[in-house]
Amino acid sequence: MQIMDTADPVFSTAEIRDIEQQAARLPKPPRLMEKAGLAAAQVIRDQLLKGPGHQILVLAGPGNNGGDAFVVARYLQEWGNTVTVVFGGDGNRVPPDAKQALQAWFNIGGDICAEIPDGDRSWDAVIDGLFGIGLDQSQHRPIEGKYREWIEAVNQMATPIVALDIPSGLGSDDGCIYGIAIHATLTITFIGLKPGLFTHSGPECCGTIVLRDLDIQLPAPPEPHTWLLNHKLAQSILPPVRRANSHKGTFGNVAILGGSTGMTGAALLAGRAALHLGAGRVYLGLLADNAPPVDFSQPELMLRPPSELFTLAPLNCLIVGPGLGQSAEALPWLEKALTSDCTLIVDADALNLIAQHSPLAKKLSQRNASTILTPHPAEAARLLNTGTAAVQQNRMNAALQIAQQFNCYVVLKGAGSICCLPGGKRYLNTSGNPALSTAGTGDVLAGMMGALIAQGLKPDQALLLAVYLHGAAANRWVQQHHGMVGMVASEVIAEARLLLNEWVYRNGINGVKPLL
Ligand SMILES: NC(=O)C1=CN([C@@H]2O[C@H](COP(=O)(O)OP(=O)(O)OC[C@H]3O[C@@H](n4cnc5c(N)ncnc54)[C@H](O)[C@@H]3O)[C@@H](O)[C@H]2O)[C@@H](O)CC1
Ligand SMILES: [K+]
Repeated sequence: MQIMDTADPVFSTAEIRDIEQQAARLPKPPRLMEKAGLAAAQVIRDQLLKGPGHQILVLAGPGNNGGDAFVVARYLQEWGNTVTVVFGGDGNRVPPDAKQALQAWFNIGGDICAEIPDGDRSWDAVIDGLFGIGLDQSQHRPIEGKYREWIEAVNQMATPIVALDIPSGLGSDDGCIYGIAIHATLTITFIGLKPGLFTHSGPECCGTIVLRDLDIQLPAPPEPHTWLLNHKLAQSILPPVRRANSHKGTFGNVAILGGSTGMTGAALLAGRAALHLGAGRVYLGLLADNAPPVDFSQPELMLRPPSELFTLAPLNCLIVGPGLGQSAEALPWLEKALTSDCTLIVDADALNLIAQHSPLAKKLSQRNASTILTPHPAEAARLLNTGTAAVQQNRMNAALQIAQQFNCYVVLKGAGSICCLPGGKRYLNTSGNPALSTAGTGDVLAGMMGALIAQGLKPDQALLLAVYLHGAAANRWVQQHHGMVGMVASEVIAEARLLLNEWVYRNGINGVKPLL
């Protein structure tokens, strides 16, 4: 099983610029702005307007994103709509392509306004062409003045907003909001997908994302380093259907080390997730003084003193951290876990302890077997010795730094989770929703990952599939409950089990024969 090589690539702003520049050097350079504007106008016509006669408001900014907007305005006007263009730049100072596009708009009798027209005018759609990938992300310069006012005004309208390339104000590399950002219904992005569309504030600002690659044929296109973790990719890394001739040993052993006093629930949740996602045997080593000898509502879990975990038959995966706490008592157990020779998942307080104790960090980076780290942004910040805001300002980079610093597989959790492999390949998750923002969902994710490793998936496959499945399970719950309030972590386990079965057995369940 290989992670598919037809996964959807995601490109940084620098890589998109490289593609644009290479295209400009081709013997017959494509007219990219014209192509982008036409492609966007077609999507708007076919997917949103569904016919002529509409009132359209187009916001055009001072750069080439504004140029795209002039092209869209021209096509929508020619196709029988009434288009009002509000332009924020200086016609003499716009870049050459945008200047041509503005002229072409004038040539069909188009006009420009300096402000959004007042009054009771209602619009059928707003087109956002204020800022694209040229938004200044290096200086964290916020959008101010009239652009800010315009974005505020259109965000308050109950009108569909279509963002060209990326919602204005959203950083294409980091998904940060630079002062204010368009909240789009539809984002039509050009040339390639950008990380900012999928992480941090991206999912909130973009609405539905449509890619128009503009069919650029380059002799040496840039090698992608980042891909989308979507349904298509997840389906390529499923465990196989179960062989008839199997037993519990076939599906592996998972052990979980954690569950200090007051936090046993976290380890139990991870254990239940591992069990329900298909691990053959699940052991828990609970640190709590008053640890229960059995989980009466899940008696299949084998509760042992922590020391016994290390004397068990070969483990396929050890999960350390759920409910571990940060006490002095937890330290030697974590140290022991770090020297284990099976795949290790390090979660929650185990990450915090590693951040505080450099000998542990050293042990982690020197491990021979694979390790998966599952930090949320605050845990990532501790590992990198920085603040949570700094991590969130550049999530892509934070995930990469952790993977490189500790030579590990990493998932940086939060909206648009980022998975990073030790070699630096990154995957942006597209599943999940805010219903997951509740205690215990991280423990469940760790348990799910452990189960997939126990069933034979490699660490990269288990990481990606568990992250996608976890989000997809929450999405399914939200659909069934008509909202995002009140999902609990245990429910994620149930939904994930259902989905995994549906995916693995989508071609039917062979081997279960009708009674003779
Ligand atoms: N260059 C090309 O070949 C193509 C570019 N295209 C479009 O062009 C866009 C990129 O164009 P540009 O590089 O001109 O950049 P943008 O049009 O995205 O923005 C650049 C302008 O915004 C200003 N600016 C940046 N940050 C600001 C802030 N915080 N507040 C106020 N003003 C700010 C800059 O001074 C500059 O005038 C893409 O996103 C895409 O929409 C497409 O037409 C496809 C082809
Ligand atoms: K835009």
